[in-house]
Amino acid sequence: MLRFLMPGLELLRNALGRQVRLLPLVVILGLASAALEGAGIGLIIPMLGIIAGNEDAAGLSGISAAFQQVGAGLDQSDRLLVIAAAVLALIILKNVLAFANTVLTTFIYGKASHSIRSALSDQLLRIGYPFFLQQNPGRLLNIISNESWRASDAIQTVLAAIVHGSATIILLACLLLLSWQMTLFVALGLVLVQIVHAVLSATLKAPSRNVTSFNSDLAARMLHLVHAGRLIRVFGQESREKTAFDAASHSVRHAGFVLQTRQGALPPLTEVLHSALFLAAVVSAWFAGVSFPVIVAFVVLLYRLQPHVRALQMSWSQIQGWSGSLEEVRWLLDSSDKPKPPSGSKPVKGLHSGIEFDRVTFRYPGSDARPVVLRSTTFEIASGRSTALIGRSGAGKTTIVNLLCRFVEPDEGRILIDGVPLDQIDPAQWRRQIAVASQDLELVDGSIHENITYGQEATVAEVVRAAKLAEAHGFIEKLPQGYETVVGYRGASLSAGQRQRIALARALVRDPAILILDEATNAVDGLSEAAIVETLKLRAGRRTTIVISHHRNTISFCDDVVVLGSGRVKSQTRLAELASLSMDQLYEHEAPLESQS
Ligand SMILES: Nc1ncnc2c1ncn2[C@@H]1O[C@H](COP(=O)(O)OP(=O)(O)OP(=O)(O)O)[C@@H](O)[C@H]1O
Repeated sequence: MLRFLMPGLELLRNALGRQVRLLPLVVILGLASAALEGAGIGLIIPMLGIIAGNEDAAGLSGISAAFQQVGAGLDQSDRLLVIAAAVLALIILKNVLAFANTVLTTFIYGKASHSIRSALSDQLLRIGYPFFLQQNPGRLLNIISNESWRASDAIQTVLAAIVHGSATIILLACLLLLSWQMTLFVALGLVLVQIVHAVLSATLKAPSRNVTSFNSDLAARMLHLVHAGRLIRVFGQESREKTAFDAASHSVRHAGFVLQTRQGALPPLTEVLHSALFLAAVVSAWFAGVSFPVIVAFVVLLYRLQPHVRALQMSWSQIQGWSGSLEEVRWLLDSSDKPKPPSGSKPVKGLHSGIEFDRVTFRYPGSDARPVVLRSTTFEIASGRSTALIGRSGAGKTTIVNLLCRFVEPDEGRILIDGVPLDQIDPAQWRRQIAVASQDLELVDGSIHENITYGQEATVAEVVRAAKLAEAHGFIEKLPQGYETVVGYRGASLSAGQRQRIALARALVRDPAILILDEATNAVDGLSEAAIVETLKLRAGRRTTIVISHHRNTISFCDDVVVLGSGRVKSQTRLAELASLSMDQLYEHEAPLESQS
């Protein structure tokens, strides 16, 4: 029931984590400060009695009569001063406790919001890679940058609601002690107001989901403007992009306006209803003959109660208004409907005999109509040799790299590493055996040194050696800051060829058992590429290298070649046997499996 009433309750519970233990303290501090406030207000009764010259306890009962007796032995002026001092002391103490509660709730809020952000980053790092192939990056960006903050705000609102709820309970108890009849009247009225409020709050859920959904679209547009800056300018699409962006922004504005106006109607409405209720309570008390000091104390208590009740109701409507955000954050944190990360526990160290693709069939996750990329594909990559993986664009070469790195898993068939199925091998250990240099793998926003050592501790000498092997040392040395040059977002301050050479150095510094080059040098000039090919030859016989390229020169040093086409292996042989063939002829080369050496 509670889960139905409060979307994201489970999320809030998880975010609070160990801080849940502090919630009783929040309640106790809230109750204590409200009790002190109630006592202070109760002391108004004898003060008014003294001021009005009416110290008779007749007509008073229960707590009112008890308050009337405070300082009974003292003379008039001393008694007034003592009671006034007591009221001031109670007010000071109440505010000290209220401040302590603010510090405590701020502490809990900070911890809980950190825990939400940390859980989101943890989930994004752990989740199976196919998730990123299917999801809209704008949605993910929106959850991390917007919705997570709203989820944090919801926690703050819940904490504030606990404090206001405690105050409401105590002040209602004080009212009850003053006059149970008037309190019953007020309590029933408050229940009716709450029902009206809850019905209206429930209408906030749909606009809240709209805001979330339009925010995701807007975040996607923002990402597009940032990433496609060159494309947009080259094709002169500024005005079209502006129109599309403004439309997305307008949708967010409109959805936000609908949500906020509905939310905004609730406070004035409840204030009017509360005022009418409280006035009705006071008028009825007068007709019922309740004494003047009690009515005044009751009115002051009601006056103090009203903001707490209103804050409670506002908390309720705010949480309804954030239900879309809470649902989004909860969706991302929920692992049950997300691709699992690769599993396996068998240890692996190096590559001894080789890699075997055994009748591997694969389609990318998505709709049922997705095409088969690899169809019962069988080939071998021998250890210590260099294998060229070639085929026309879209043949499935990068997909093979994705399968080898276990970003995706085969639908059918097996990949064997030295005879052991890859899905039984510890994925983290396996990835440590591999280094990939690819046109798709970006540089990180840091120095050249940080980029080369990303994922691998290395001495300065090792970094320089890797940079020399990748033909990068020459241009790095000429930069004013050398290896400390900051490359900018995705290496924006470097040329494409320079970026590729740094990415290659990053792969080489690992000195991996298996080096995968996926179009890793296609932007490098011919001379540099020739030198890189010489470097790669040095690995021959020692380490395994897989080279994907459309350039004949780049694969020239390879021992073996696997030709892919139409989702299958067309040929696997020694490259030397096809030395006379051009790249186009290689793409068309077919050899029945049994004749492949
Ligand atoms: N994330 C993805 N989701 C769905 N289909 C994909 C995805 N990535 C690639 N494909 C499809 O898989 C097929 C093989 O793509 P892949 O990138 O492996 O080809 P490739 O041989 O490396 O091509 P190229 O030489 O152009 O880099 C293509 O038809 C492509 O459309």
